[in-house]
Amino acid sequence: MYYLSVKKHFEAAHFLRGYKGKCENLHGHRYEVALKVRANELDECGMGADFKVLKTSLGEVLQSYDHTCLNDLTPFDNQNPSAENISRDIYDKLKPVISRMGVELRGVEVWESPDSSVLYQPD
Ligand SMILES: Nc1nc2c(c(=O)[nH]1)N=C([C@H](O)[C@H](O)COP(=O)(O)OP(=O)(O)OP(=O)(O)O)CN2
Ligand SMILES: [Zn+2]
Repeated sequence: MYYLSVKKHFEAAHFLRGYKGKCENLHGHRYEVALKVRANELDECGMGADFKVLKTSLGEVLQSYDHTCLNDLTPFDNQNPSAENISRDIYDKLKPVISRMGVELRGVEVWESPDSSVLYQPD
């Protein structure tokens, strides 16, 4: 089994509704996002999946968040743009795209800062 990972980032503002503390105020993050993929076999180039193709797919999803206020976007107009909800939203959008490549999406990790992240990995 081969476990591949690629990382990209986006910049966005958000605020957490109902949060008691500074994060209830509008503020920004440089979000780092990693997608984790499992490949059972290698192609003729010795790759489970091309990093370049994986990064393009991740970038296409992250583009819709970049330089926005996340709270203005669906589904974050209805649920808080926490790292938990962001990682699940990215996972749900990427799942069918990654499946078509013949590999399995195993998880999405979102860092709000260098020391805080959430890994979304459905059972
Ligand atoms: N489980 C989660 N906890 C928190 C989230 C989250 O998405 N999931 N988000 C926040 C806020 O977005 C906040 O901006 C980050 O909080 P925090 O790490 O406390 O803030 P700093 O980066 O400024 O770190 P300091 O250690 O306070 O300097 C909060 N919690
Ligand atoms: Zn925040």
